[in-house]
Amino acid sequence: MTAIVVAIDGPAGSGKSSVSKQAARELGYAYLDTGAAYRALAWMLLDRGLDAGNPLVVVESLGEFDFAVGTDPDQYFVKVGPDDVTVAIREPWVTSEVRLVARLPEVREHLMALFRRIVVEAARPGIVVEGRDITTVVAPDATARILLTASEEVRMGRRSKELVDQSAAVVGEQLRSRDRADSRVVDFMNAADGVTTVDSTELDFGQTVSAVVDVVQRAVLRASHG
Ligand SMILES: Nc1ncnc2c1ncn2[C@@H]1O[C@H](COP(=O)(O)OP(=O)(O)OP(=O)(O)O)[C@@H](O)[C@H]1O
Ligand SMILES: Nc1ccn([C@@H]2O[C@H](COP(=O)(O)O)[C@@H](O)[C@H]2O)c(=O)n1
Repeated sequence: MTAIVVAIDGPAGSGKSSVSKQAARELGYAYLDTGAAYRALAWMLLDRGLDAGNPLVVVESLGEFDFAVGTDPDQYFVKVGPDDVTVAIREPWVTSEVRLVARLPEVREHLMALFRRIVVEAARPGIVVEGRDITTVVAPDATARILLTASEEVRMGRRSKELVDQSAAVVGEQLRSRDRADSRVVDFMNAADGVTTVDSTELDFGQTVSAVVDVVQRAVLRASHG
């Protein structure tokens, strides 16, 4: 049973995966990327030529969704059945469809149960879980709860640097439109009660990781003092 749970939410491009993974390494914790499960489900539907926009088809496919994710921050992988989809799920054709599966309550319930099982089974003293609804729905009782954010302009700039073959305008519109769609399902723009905001607009990567680790260490200390 994993004792310490660190919940991190935030908008697209706020640094959730990269910062959470590095913070997990520094803390000696496991790392769970929940967005990978939504992406992998969208990938499976598209790969099979199924209509991700049809809720009945999506819900029916959950029974066959054989998902596996690496929780060691140094051995990250994502698999659907025998297929390693670690890279494929980041492709733009998956990113643009994932909202279709993420909006369905049946999908969210199914994946939430899966995430909670992974958290319980992680073989480390703690686990950093990142996504959109971790601080509020998946792990509202987490030891540390963080909203990781940065201005839209800065997030777009960082994403643009990764996607050099796409124009900044296209990258920016994709990021905004994904946040708009996702915000209709869960609120990851505002910190819920008891959630600490880490705003990385003015911080470099290392400073952001340190800020997150600091919040976690303080929360762990508070929890150990009862
Ligand atoms: N504080 C920072 N300073 C500079 N670059 C950063 C910082 N935080 C994150 N980055 C960079 O920003 C980019 C986006 O980060 P990342 O992919 O981790 O975001 P994300 O929130 O997981 O995005 P998405 O939700 O779209 O998957 C990456 O290139 C990452 O290295
Ligand atoms: N807790 C979560 C995590 C993700 N989503 C949906 O998945 C998409 C991909 O997530 P990334 O973190 O990899 O960008 C995201 O746009 C959401 O649609 C979610 O709903 N809840």
